[in-house]
Order: sequence, then C-alpha cells, then structure tokens
Amino acid sequence: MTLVTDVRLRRVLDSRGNPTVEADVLTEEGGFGRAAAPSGASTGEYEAIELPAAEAIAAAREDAVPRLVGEVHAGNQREVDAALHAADGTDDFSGIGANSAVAISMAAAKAGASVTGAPLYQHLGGTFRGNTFPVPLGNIVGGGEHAADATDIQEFLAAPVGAPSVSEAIFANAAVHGKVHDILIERDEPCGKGDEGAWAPSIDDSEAFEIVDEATKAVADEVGFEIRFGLDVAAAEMYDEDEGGYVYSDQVRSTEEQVEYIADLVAEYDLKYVEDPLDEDDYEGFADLTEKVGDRTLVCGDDLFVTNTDRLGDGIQQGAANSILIKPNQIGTLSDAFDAIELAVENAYGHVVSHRSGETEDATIAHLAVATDAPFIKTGAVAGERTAKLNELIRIEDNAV
Ligand SMILES: C=C(OP(=O)(O)O)C(=O)O
Ligand SMILES: [Mg+2]
Repeated sequence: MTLVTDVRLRRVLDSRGNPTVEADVLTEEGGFGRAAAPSGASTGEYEAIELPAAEAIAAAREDAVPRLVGEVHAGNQREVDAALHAADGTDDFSGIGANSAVAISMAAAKAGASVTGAPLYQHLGGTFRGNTFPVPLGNIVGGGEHAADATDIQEFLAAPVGAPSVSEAIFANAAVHGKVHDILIERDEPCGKGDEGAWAPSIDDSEAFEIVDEATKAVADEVGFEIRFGLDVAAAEMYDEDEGGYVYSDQVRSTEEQVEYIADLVAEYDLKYVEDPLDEDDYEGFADLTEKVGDRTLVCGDDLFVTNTDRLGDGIQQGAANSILIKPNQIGTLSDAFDAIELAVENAYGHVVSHRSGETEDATIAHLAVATDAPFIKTGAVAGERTAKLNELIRIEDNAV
C-alpha cells in the first residue's frame, strides 16, 4: 500500500537564510509526505555529516532514490532507513549527507501516515500515544554561537514544569520571553535576537541569570503554576585545552571549577535542566556533575551523545548525564533516533526532543516528542520556525491534526 513511487528533492531556505534539503516522498494509494532538514551552528564533533545542500541532493538522487523508488514502503520506516544507510555506505552519512537522509526519512514517515490517515505521532508511536505531552523548554536569552556579543552561555531556557496543559506551557514561555524584554528595556539594554528567537543582549551571564530568574518568577505568579529555568551551556564551544579549560569573557575555568560553577548555579537558581555543561569528550566531568546534582536536575548530553547509541551506551556505563538530547539530523534517520530513545528509556535516562538553531517550518519533532512520550521538547519560544512546532503541539493536544 505504501510502496514509494517517487522521491523529489529540492533546496529551500532555512531560518538563517541558508539552503537546506527538502524531500517529498510519494507512494501508491496517493500517499504524500514532505519534510526538510534543519541545521546546527554549535554542532557536535561526532554528528553525522551535513553536506552542502546541492551536493547532498545530487548524491541522494544518484545513490538513494534508485534504492527507494519501487523498492521500499514508506509505512515501513526501518526498511526506508536501512535503504538510506545502504545507499550511503558510510558510518556518518558523508556519502549522501545526513541532511538528505533525514529529510527523506521524515518525509517517508509522513507519507506512510498519510496513507493510513493516522496523525504522524500515532503512526510513529502507536495508537496508545498522544495523551502525554512534553514540557516545552523555551529559549529566552542566549548567545554563544547563536548571537554575537551576547552571553557566554548559549541558552537560558524557561521550563514551565507546573503547567496543566501543553498550550498553557507554550503561552507561559512566550510570556517569559515578553517579560524579559520589558526588564531589558527598563534596564536600558537594547538588543536584537539570536538564531532561535531568544533575546541576545550585550550583558554578562550573571545579569542574564538575574533577569531570567525575575521574569520566570513574575510570570509564574501571574499564571499560577511553577516555572523553572535551565541552560544549554554548549560548553564544547568554550573549551580550549591550550587555554586551560572553559573560556568565559571574564575568566577561564578548569574542569573542576566548571563542575563546581555549574553545581552552584543549580543550587542558587534551582535549575531544572543543564545541557552540555562540559566538553563533548569529557564523560568523566559529566559523571562528576551528575553525581553532584543529578537527583535534582536533568543533566543532558547533546554534543556529548549526538543522538548516537554507541556514545549514549558509553555514557550510561560511566554515569555521565541522566538525559539525552534527540536531534534526528545528528544521526540521519528516524530509526536511529528511535534506537537512541529506546536505549535511553531502558536505562532511565530522560529524552529531550530538540530543534536546531537553523530550522524550517517542518514540525516533525512535535510528533516525535508526543510519539515517544518525551518528558521535554526544546524548540524555542517565539519566531515562525519555532512556533511551527509549538502550534503543532497545540493542535495535537486539541485533536486537530
Ligand atoms: C539547538 C542547539 O543549537 P545547534 O542547532 O546550533 O546545535 C543546541 O546546541 O542544542
Ligand atoms: Mg545544545
């Protein structure tokens, strides 16, 4: 029923104005799915390889499309993704590009769902899914690789953990984003926005902590439920062995100092979430920090694990982190992303489904989060390519997809 009859690939714009890969998958019975690859700026060293969009498309047309059309069924995700791996022939998707692979993989899932008429989250997760929703982590203030001349820490993320529904959580994050703007204006701190729609003021991290703390508390009082906050430190971007550790604007912290600093921040601000607090090669540092604060907060590996079961397996063995960020384009296919989620769940690691800093209007990750009962989703707070996912979550909750 879902035999693939055509795969079309094209270059479209991402939110940074760069070309990215969009795929259409067509099947027998009129099935159709369309998806586009996102793109990172603070990418992990061990991610699957993104090729320039035109190159990725040319390679996929030559090597992958002939293995898909008339050969595989869009409703059988493992079959589609195995064909993508076979077409690629490498272990990091450097043959056809992880951007071509993930666009085709996600488009095939949508095509498979369209034939059965099931919503994508149900096609991916089964008929018993759809009753639990992730807490959205909303990027409120940020810098790092996502904005010039702003905070050292890449993302300050609102976490409305007490929200009674996903839609109330989403509106609460937008309100925190608005409140931070008010506070910045009061303080005469003009600013623009970073790649993910977060405010990117030219302030130091300690002032950002003060402002985000004030804003989350103020909005929590208004809405009447608990709003905490968290961080994506993106520490691999700061780490410089030659400089002796983590290079901040005002000082360099050794690994031990970095662990202490993050543990102190967790205690002082009651942080709910800390992503990539240490370098992507430092399993030991992650394990130390997890030992110290893992009972109180999610310590999440993004660049550390890159949605990869081998790297997650190493982390589990060493007690490094207690949760994993899931970005399908880091690993290339939905099947690989599901494998990482299953390994995490089996080992009581939380999973956080995530966007990239370069995004499109594609909303697949909203469905992936609901399909896998993800406790959290990270997809910004405002900006069209972010609200595409947030509004899709609202529609899923409203049974309107
Ligand atoms: C979303 C992130 O940024 P990027 O896509 O630039 O890796 C992140 O680091 O979690
Ligand atoms: Mg990250």
